Amino acid sequence: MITVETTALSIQRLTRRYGPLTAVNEVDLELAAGQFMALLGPSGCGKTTLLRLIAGFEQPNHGVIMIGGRTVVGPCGASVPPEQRRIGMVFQDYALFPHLSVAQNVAYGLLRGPDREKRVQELLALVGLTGADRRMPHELSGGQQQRVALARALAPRPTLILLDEPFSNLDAGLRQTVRSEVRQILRREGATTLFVTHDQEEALSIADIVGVMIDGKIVQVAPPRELYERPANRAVATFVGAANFVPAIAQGMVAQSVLGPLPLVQSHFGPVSVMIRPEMITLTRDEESPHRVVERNFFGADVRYEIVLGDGTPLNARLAPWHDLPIGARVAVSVRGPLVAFAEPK
Ligand SMILES: Nc1ncnc2c1ncn2[C@@H]1O[C@H](COP(=O)(O)OP(=O)(O)OP(=O)(O)O)[C@@H](O)[C@H]1O
Repeated sequence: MITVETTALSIQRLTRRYGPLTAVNEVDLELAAGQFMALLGPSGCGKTTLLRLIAGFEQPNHGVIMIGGRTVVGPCGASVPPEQRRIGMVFQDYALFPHLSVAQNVAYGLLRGPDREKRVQELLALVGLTGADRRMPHELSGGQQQRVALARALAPRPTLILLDEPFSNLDAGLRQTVRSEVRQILRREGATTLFVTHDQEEALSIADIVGVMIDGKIVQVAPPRELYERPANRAVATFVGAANFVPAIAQGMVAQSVLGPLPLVQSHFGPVSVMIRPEMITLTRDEESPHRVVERNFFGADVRYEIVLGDGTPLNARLAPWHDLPIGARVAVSVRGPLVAFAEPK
């Protein structure tokens, strides 16, 4: 079988400035048809601005945006209006029309005709709301409203779905269920999705691919596991999960540190910071060890230990709850490698 991968979204050198501030800085981004990409970054890094540029609610200073192979923002500033970009959007606040029923909300973007009712029923079935046609938005729970908003966005079969922090108004328990439901619905519909979030766990758990944005720039695009295990730099490493950095001197594939020789994933020479995720660490009681436990916090599923290494470097470890090391205990530290290292300026 031959599969042809088409590009649903292609962005080149996209830039948006607000006075002296560059909110989106020379961004290049590609999204293949059917992919689900999370755009992850700290508050104020430019995620929403990027989404608004793609949707056409903002105009860039320069750059090119192509959606489904069609140029919607051209190199000379020519711009296709939002309603002609074949985009579906779901925002944080659901934004359903309060005076329209569920079915009317879903039908909103569809042309009148014999297929309209059929498509509405198809979408209601897809989002698990068959029979809710006549209900009004205020009669629905937050999760149900979010599913109606998604059905409405998907109804006209857009080339691209944009989701801006769609789960942030839901409480923690509901949030997990709704996001996995939404993910399944989008997968069944084969929709191409760009999903903005500042929640790294959310991005890692539901996306096919994650783009990390920091200070207006996309700094890394990778599948979740690769992003977590091989972050491109220290900023990504600390934003995507917790990370310890242990100073060491690299000699090829091994770095010498206060923890002894540490195996590396890639050859380095000279001063480096070795990244160690808290769950890669094992601690065992050892009265001769120079490393000691200075704090511990019980979380139920695991326990977080704060260690001070012999040279004063702090280290966080997360261990299964049956480990019971008291504050003050001397511990031997072993680390599951190989590990990523970042060169330190000399
Ligand atoms: N209309 C505007 N005028 C001036 N500055 C703006 C405007 N819109 C956004 N900014 C600034 O651009 C930067 C990026 O904002 P943006 O809303 O895109 O970030 P974000 O990553 O989506 O943040 P959050 O997660 O908090 O929503 C911020 O410093 C913001 O203050």
